[in-house]
Amino acid sequence: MTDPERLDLTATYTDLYQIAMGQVYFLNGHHHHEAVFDYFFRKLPFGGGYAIFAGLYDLLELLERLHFSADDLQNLKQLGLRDEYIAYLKGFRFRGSIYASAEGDIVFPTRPVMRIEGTMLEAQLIETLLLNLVNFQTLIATKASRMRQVAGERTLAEFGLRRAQGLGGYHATRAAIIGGFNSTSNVKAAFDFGVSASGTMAHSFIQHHGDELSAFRMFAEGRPDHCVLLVDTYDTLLSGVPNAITVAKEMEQRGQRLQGIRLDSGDLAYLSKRARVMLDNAGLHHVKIVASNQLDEFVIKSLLEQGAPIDVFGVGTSLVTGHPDAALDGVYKLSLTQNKPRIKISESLKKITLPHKKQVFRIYDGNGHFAGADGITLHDETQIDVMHHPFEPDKSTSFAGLRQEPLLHKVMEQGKILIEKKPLTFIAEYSKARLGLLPEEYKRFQNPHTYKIGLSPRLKALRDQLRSEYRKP
Ligand SMILES: Nc1ncnc2c1ncn2[C@@H]1O[C@H](COP(=O)(O)OP(=O)(O)OP(=O)(O)O)[C@@H](O)[C@H]1O
Ligand SMILES: O=P(O)(O)OC[C@H]1O[C@H](OP(=O)(O)OP(=O)(O)O)[C@H](O)[C@@H]1O
Ligand SMILES: O=C(O)c1cccnc1
Repeated sequence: MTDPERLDLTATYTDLYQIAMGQVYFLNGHHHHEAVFDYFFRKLPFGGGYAIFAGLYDLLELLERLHFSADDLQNLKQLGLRDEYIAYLKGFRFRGSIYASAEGDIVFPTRPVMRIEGTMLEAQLIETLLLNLVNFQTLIATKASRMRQVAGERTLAEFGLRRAQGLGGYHATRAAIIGGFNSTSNVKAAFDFGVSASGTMAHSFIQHHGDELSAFRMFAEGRPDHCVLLVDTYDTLLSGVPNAITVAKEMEQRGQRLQGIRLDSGDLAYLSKRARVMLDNAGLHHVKIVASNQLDEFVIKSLLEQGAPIDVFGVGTSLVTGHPDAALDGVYKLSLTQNKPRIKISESLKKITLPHKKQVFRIYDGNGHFAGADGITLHDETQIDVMHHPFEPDKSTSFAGLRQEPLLHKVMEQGKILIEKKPLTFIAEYSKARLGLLPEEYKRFQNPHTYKIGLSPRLKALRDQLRSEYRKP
């Protein structure tokens, strides 16, 4: 939600355990303790080679005005919370700082995508909201970007609201645009996000008339400037396309143009080729072919490889549900408090967290492209010359002389947004440009190259030292 007025979330949009821990911090005077958390994920979705970071500005806008409403405070009493804590929460505001990667940038597992600094209480109370917004939008923007990879310059229209996980459909639209979709059927999202609304017609419109030709005529008369006729209700090639051609010719007589036809079933490669020939033979070269019906990146790729002359792909279910990945596994982990770097130990080295305030540097190759490595450092390091593998102690890589770019920038300070609100189309363009710098081998669907993530020697030494301190003898 880019404008928080439109989604009046308050600070109870969280898990109870955050509020419960908050009470205990408060009662012990620990709520003011300094806290630093990292947001990162461990596994790339869809078996892909990258993810697209999305949801940041929505988060910042909600954080800027986050508070407990009078109703919230009343309801909290029912949870058996202490009166003095509830009284304290009345004045709760997030006054922390956030350092983040740019929204739309490509991001990778293990490395912090955001660093949150605040008091223990405020940083804890925002965890669930942050994860809820950013995990979902990052998942969907990544899925959308995969479809953009295969669709080339063809139009991608998001049709998913009816299949989305409830109101998540609204944020799915936002993420889809960041990932490279051109338009949405979701009218509210289109208005709110300043993107194109697009749409055709449903089978019910043709069924309502019984006779397909009459239905097409009526639609063409009622909405001549945006007329896309759905041609598969009865028989695509024997009825739908011929009727659409008849109506297109009638429109021409009136000085109007049929915009397109939509195929929504059957063999979309075969039908689009046949329909294109029929339209072209009638001189209707300008009439576009829209295709829909359970599309995803693999079907779109296959259709284009088969030479299907489809101009617009309408995608719903697989996009807005992030099929087949139900969620991005992004987590929020404490890395410093009370002036001490913190670590979470695990049996698996992969699950040990990285302590202290950190920065991330992206390495460029000699041609100005991404070299395929992000190095994690302590926050006061200004570059990374040697990077250690995070989990394999003997592996390291040297970057001497290569250009490096710090990725985490301060986007919020004392609870106030520091960055300008950019149009979604701008974020989408930025995302496209960043993906353009990523070599192709990281973008392929099958066994993509693994982008390297590593630790600076100082960070590795600190992690290993803390790990040995906490390890059982
Ligand atoms: N030429 C093609 N190559 C690859 N996949 C295709 C092709 N044509 C259609 N598809 C995809 O195959 C699936 C076809 O599903 P299905 O057979 O259930 O659709 P259908 O023929 O429209 O049936 P229904 O009328 O029940 O919707 C869809 O995901 C569709 O996008
Ligand atoms: O397949 P998806 O990727 O989810 O794309 C959206 C689908 O939703 C519509 O079907 P629906 O049967 O709901 O309505 P309709 O009568 O307009 O076809 C549309 O025709 C697509 O087939
Ligand atoms: O406009 C369309 O054709 C459309 C919109 C939503 C879902 N399916 C199709």
